[in-house]
Amino acid sequence: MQKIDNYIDGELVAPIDDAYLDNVNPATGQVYALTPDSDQKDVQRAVDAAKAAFSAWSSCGIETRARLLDKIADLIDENIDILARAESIDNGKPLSLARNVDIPRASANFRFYASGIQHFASESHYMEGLAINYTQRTPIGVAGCISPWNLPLYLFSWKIAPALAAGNTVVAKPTEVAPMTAYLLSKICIDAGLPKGVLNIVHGFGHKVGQAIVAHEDIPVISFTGGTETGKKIATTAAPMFKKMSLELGGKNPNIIFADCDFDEMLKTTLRSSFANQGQICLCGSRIFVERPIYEKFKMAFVSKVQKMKVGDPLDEQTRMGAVVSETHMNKVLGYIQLAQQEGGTVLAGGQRVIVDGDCAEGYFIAPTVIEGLHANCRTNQEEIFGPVVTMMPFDTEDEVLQMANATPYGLAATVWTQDLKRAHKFSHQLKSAIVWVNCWLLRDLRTPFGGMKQSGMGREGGFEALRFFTEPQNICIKL
Ligand SMILES: NC(=O)C1=CN([C@@H]2O[C@H](COP(=O)(O)OP(=O)(O)OC[C@H]3O[C@@H](n4cnc5c(N)ncnc54)[C@H](O)[C@@H]3O)[C@@H](O)[C@H]2O)C=CC1
Ligand SMILES: O=C(O)/C=C/C=C(\O)C(=O)O
Repeated sequence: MQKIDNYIDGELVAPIDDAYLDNVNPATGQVYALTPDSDQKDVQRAVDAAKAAFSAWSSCGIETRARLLDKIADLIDENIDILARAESIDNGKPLSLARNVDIPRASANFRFYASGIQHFASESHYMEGLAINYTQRTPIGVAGCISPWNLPLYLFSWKIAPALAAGNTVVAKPTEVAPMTAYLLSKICIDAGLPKGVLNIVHGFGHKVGQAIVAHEDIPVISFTGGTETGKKIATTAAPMFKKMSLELGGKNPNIIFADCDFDEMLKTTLRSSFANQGQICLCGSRIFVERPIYEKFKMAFVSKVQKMKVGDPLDEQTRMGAVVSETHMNKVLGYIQLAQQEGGTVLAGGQRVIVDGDCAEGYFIAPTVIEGLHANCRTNQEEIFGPVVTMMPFDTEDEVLQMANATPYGLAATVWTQDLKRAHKFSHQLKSAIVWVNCWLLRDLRTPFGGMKQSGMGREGGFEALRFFTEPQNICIKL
């Protein structure tokens, strides 16, 4: 069986204790590879390598760093079919999604920051006739990057690329649930000629490898994407050590549909914002609020389309919905569907596990599920389900829907559908969401600040925000 290696000091190496975890294909339920079950000792090796590499990497010049990041992006593009297939098998997502979204975005992340670092400028502040201040931004040191399973290579590279571009060296931990493309990336980095120790990838559990990274005294900066509960644990360890932290956490995002929207465009996009990647994107619009005059029309049209969505083998080109990432996660999502019914909800579509014929008979498939009749404050409407489950609620006024939309502990993303420009501006501004999409969803411009308010996170990634995060500002004041 294939064994994944750690990538430390430029080499592919087995974990020190030679211990491994099963890597399961969620579409078949079968173990198909082994992942290192690394621990603190492997993290220490990675930190030693990253520290040794820092001086040369941070001073080699931005053109050299940019050239290497571009080379990595080129190699990702050249290997798109291998990477997309690996991502689909490892995660359960449709192959078409991996090929059209995940892998192109991974190469775009490297290319974007190869260019971004060359346009990143320091500020200067002139004190009339008295002094000039300039702010230098220098790389911090060894950065810790920890990423989740829902968009494995997409989010892993979204952290690593700006950290490296800014001149840091990196100790990174991909998800243990879908680690294969991070492993393939380590081979790509070797082929690209990335100097040894600049990027180190340590595989394994969060409570072992992740915790060892977060607690390590020589890693002063941590970038994490994942669940809010894990974010709290990380902050508990890192805050007393005064580490810089960027936490991109969960969401319970409202999708607010006004009666004056472009109905067809809204319907098409709402299918995507509800169920893309089996609903396992922190930005999915899991609470759908529909203005009462079009509630019944929307319900009929939406449910009919959802019932036609093909759930099946992720490697089949026709598949729109693949498997959810693991058996544990499937059971969690099914548990929420049960809870919704106990809370008084009516299941309009889906609501159960799907058994797919053939090789996928043991896979973790859930029918896309639509539920109505729930109160906005119930647990189903307050907690992140992170699966193919949405709820629908009617509303009558802007004030009412604004109150419901904002009434969760989360504040990540919102979508608003209206053709009234004035309302679009005013209403968006009042939403307690760090990202608002009007008449679209997941339309990404990598230059924009990305992150969450409230329990959806701390700090922002994307564009120059990430380069600011991964550098230390120093102000130098020169008296004239
Ligand atoms: N971006 C998002 O919004 C995501 C949200 N989630 C939510 O979180 C729930 C739990 O999913 P999990 O797979 O458990 O995600 P998680 O948040 O535990 O995992 C994310 C990453 O953090 C690592 N990790 C776990 N514990 C850690 C610790 N103590 N210290 C450092 N790193 C640690 C994991 O190994 C993984 O690489 C999901 O059901 C979903 O609701 C999960 C993944 C992504
Ligand atoms: O940067 C993006 O386009 C998407 C990010 C998505 C997540 O962070 C997530 O689902 O966890």
